[in-house]
Amino acid sequence: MAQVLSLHVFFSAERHKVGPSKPLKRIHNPKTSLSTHRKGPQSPMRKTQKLNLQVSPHRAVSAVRLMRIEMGGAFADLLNEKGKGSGDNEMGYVERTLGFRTKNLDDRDLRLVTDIVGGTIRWRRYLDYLIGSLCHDDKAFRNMEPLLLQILRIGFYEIVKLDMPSYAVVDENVRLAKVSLRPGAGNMVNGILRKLVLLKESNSLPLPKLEGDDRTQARALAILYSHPVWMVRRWTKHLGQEKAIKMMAWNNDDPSFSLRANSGKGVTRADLVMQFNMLKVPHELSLHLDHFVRVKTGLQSIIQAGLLKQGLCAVQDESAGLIVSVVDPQPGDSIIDCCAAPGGKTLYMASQMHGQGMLYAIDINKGRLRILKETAKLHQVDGVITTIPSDLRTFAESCQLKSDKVLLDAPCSGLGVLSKRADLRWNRRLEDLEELEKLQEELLDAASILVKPGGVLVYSTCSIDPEENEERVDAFLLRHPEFHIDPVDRYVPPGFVTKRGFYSSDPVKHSMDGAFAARLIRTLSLKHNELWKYGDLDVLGVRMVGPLWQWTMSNASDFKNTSPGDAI
Ligand SMILES: C[S@@+](CC[C@H](N)C(=O)[O-])C[C@H]1O[C@@H](n2cnc3c(N)ncnc32)[C@H](O)[C@@H]1O
Repeated sequence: MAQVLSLHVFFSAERHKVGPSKPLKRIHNPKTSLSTHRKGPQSPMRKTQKLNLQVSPHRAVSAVRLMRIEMGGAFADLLNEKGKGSGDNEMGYVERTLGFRTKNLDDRDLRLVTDIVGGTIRWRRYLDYLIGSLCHDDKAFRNMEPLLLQILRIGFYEIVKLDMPSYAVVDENVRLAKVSLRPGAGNMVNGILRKLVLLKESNSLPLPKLEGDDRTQARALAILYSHPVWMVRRWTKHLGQEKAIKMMAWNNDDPSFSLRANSGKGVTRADLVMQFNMLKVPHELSLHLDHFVRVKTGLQSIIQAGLLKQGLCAVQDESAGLIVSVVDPQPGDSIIDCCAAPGGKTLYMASQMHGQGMLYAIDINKGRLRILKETAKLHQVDGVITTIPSDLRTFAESCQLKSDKVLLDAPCSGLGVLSKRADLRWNRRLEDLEELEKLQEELLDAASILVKPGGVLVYSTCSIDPEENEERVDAFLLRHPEFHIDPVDRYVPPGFVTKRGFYSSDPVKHSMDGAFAARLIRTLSLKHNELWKYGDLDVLGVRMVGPLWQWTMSNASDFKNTSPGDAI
């Protein structure tokens, strides 16, 4: 309902903003619309239901979903079922936004919606550059109505990137604009799309030139590969231009997915493969993880067959699975998962504990933690999971819980998962990274309190950005010399181990999401001179703070009789 409300608020705000151009108007063709004259959403007698059989359902749903995503009301969720966006009935949104329903989406329509929505979002900057170039002036583009812009983006994407037959694309998008806006909007779509078709056929699409200083080149690359300029500049700086281009090309490609056979329920990878064969879903076995299978297409069939709903498997990227390998969970372990929800790694770790031990799953987000709890039941691994809804920073300050293995899968920019999260690149700002770095440091400090002497702290992200990864670890080690790096080469294949012993997956090199993990061991014994550095420390599991710490340092004979450099 909030989303519906926000649509209305948005539309009225846009109307004022657009000024001279015509307001969003819903025109219904009496020949194509069947009205049952129902009034209001509650009573069947009051509900308006106009069925439009001429507008293609996937196009109407795509345009409305794109508007909702841009306004923050829906995610470009590539995994959703039955064409429903964020769990709501998408056709309801179509009706409320466009003023009519279309016939229901069939399987082909569903695939088209996924392709068109994902692709249009990814290529947004590039498509807008083309649309802007073909509008008669810049103002016309900047003031364009939101729905009209989405219809044009869809048409441009279909013609330029999907190579769909142009006559059908022009015809259908013109019809959608006419029916959902007004005849004039249809004429405009017709004019611009026809111009585009001519330019494409003569191989003369307008493109920015890759020349000039760094900034100008970054702007051109940002259009050509459809990414924010700040990301292009950052990646060019960290990776070099060639690798940055490859990274952007990877993000623009159709994502592949991995599924993990749920051993918690006794499902093996062979069982999963048998199911995929029955569903005729092409797949490949993971080269790195025993329980994982990769699929490029056919995920919708897997979802519709109910394999996820029955808890037989989970969608999990191999890059995330390898972070669990770095933690190395074993039966009987006590593990604290500090930022656990919605539980991808918790559930995989739990499945490896074979019902023995305990996994404490902490998260600040109660709703997401509830999802974790429900999924744990479904996956039959709930016996080893205790959920703790809490802010890790306050929890760590006040609790006695300590563990040999602590995972901090920190909130991060998600710059390693842009191929799956089509909309994420447009929602991230450079300032977000600075805020996140501060939070990552606070959470690392808090998580470190929960590690027993000799125990391990795994810090991980789904980012490829050194400032969220290596640089956060280095800053942490400076603040906490009681920790040192434990190289991950015993836990993951050599191709994933960096020179400094961290785990890093590279989308371009490994064809999976980008992720990072560092294994940090808490020293069993500290040198005298190192001890003096701390005003507040856990020694052999006892929290030393304030007066107790000061008393210990000045009175305990063990400490008094040592000299700098001695181990104690
Ligand atoms: C990257 S996600 C974790 C993903 C999870 N480990 C998985 O594999 O599914 C980061 C999580 O950190 C949680 N978070 C953010 N700030 C937190 C805090 N101060 N204390 C505890 N959890 C926090 C968020 O709610 C979010 O669920």
